[in-house]
Amino acid sequence: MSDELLNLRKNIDRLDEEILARLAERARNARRIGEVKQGNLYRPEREAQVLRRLAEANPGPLPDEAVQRIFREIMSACLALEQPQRVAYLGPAGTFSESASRKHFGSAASFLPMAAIDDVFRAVEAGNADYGVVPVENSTEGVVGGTLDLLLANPVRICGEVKLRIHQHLLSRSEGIGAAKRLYSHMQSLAQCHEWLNRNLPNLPRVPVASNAEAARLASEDPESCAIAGEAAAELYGLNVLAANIEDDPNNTTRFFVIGRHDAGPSGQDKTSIVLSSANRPGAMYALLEPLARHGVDMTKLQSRPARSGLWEYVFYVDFLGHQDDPEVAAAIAELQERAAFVKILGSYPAAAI
Ligand SMILES: O=C(O)C(=O)C[C@]1(C(=O)O)C=C[C@@H](O)C=C1
Repeated sequence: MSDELLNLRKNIDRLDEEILARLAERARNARRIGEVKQGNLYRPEREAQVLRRLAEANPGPLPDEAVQRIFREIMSACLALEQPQRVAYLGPAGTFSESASRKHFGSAASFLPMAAIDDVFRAVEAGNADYGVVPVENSTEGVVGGTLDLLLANPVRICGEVKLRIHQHLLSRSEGIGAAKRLYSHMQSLAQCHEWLNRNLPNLPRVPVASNAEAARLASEDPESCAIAGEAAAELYGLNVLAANIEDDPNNTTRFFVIGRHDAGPSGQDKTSIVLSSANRPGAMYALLEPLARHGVDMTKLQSRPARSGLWEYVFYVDFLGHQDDPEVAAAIAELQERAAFVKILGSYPAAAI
């Protein structure tokens, strides 16, 4: 081994020891915070502030996202010393919902796969899980209507958002695609890889199944099958990646909400989600949203859904920047409450930090 290599490795050993000693000190502080803190131990607003501050202070050469992921894990381990969090998500294990849950809570939380989105809501409401992670929209497929309906009907609060880049891979137990007789995947993933499949595997029968993780499980049991799924499912079922990132849109992203039983405090870069209904007459929608514009509140999303109350009646899901405790947001919401037939504040939460 060259002298230079030896010296560099010696430096790294010394630095690792310094990092370890600092980590221990950080963990002792976090544990003490857990003892003196009143109420909820998990503080999404504080975690978002820590991650944003570190990205700003990052001197390189590590990219901001790498630094943030490392510190996400550090906070996850520190919080687990205070109290491990139980996080329910739309299962089975290996789905993108699980990846989103791990991205947000780090790997020291315990993760509980649920069979359906309403089971995630029920687990949180009943206290069988501290938090839940549910998909709300995909950049190519649009909104997840079931999640929006459950947010309206359920008392849980939105306390975070996660954005996950969705990368789809062609997976198999075999080393090559030659012997494959069928391809399993969730319908949405087949749609997201439609052009790639038409170009590369036009004659392979496509079989839709309940989830990508289920597709990977089936492919793991049969060398004549392959699957389209994400990296988590590939690892879980020990499959070979025959082709990586085969989604047609390279920016394919899914947005998830974190739901809980408590509100998140202001972090300085927040969003608020509300749902409201208006009278069915001309200009009613404009009248409802006008207070947002007047108070300088930036609307980021407007989505209508059929109200379950009557034919051709709608409720509107509105997202805007700011926290409900910010004065201009509070003033706009107060006016909306006077004008609308119905308003429910679904929650204020830190905008996704990673
Ligand atoms: O600041 C706190 O309240 C902490 O508990 C510490 C800490 C952290 O490790 O930085 C851990 C968990 C919380 O969710 C937020 C931050």
